[in-house]
Amino acid sequence: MIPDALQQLLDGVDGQETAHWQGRDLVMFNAPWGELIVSLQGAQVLHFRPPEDRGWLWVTPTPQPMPGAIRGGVPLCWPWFADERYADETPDRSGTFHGLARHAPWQLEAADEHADGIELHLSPTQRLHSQLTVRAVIQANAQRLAVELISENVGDTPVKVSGALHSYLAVDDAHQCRLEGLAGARYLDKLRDFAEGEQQGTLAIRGPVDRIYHSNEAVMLHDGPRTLRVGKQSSDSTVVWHPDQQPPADTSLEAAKRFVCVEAANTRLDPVWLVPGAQHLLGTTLSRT
Ligand SMILES: O=P(O)(O)OC[C@H]1O[C@@H](O)[C@H](O)[C@@H](O)[C@@H]1O
Repeated sequence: MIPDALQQLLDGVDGQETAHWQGRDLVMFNAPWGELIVSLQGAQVLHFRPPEDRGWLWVTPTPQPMPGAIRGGVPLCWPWFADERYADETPDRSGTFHGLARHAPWQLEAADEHADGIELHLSPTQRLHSQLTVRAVIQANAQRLAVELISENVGDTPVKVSGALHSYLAVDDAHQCRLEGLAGARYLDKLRDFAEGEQQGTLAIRGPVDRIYHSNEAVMLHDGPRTLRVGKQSSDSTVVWHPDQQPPADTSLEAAKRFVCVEAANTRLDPVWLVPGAQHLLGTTLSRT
């Protein structure tokens, strides 16, 4: 579910086009395999809709201005998740929440479109870290959307990294949703000062949720008759976030009912130590069941 103005821009696209929206440069695709919008601020997928379905991702109708990040789609949180500033190079570790990548300008390096879908390769226009490089690969076809974030240590000392693919999944009503796949997983509850808990059965969204689950399993998001599978790669943390009655300033109460975040992540539970020359691929794959 995306803002009307964004949908109108997309409706005028046949094939691939660039556009400008809310101060951001976008790459848009309207093709037989589906609709896809990527913002070059943060290499952020804002929209994906396969044929004969509705959009899988949600974007706030009232985004904050640049250089703030757009709330919605799949923001790339890198090289740290939340306030886990392991790779923060500022002297007082005052770097921005969720890292540098989602605010930064990125460039499209390659777009390989074929009859069944597309593969996009993006990188930041400038290095974001003295020792780390990062690139993103986005694949979309009529069955799935995959986002990969690939970090490499090009320096000469080990660097500790965390991050997240912070997917905002569009739903009819968050309070009607059930998340399956987390039963038995231990979690840290950020709303209770990181108190530990263990998930019993499915997770229903009945109020605010902000949890880091120690799990590498896929999550099935049941939203009425629809189910979206959130698969992941090289991620032992799954973050589930829904703000309920206290949405952030860039989102109305009404709009906040329409998303649930299920994030493939590396967090304090499973930070990644990258030794010189090593690479790490954090991935998520969304698909219908
Ligand atoms: O408002 P932001 O910076 O995009 O973060 C949104 C949420 O992102 C989640 O990943 C965090 O667990 C939450 O604590 C946070 O509130």
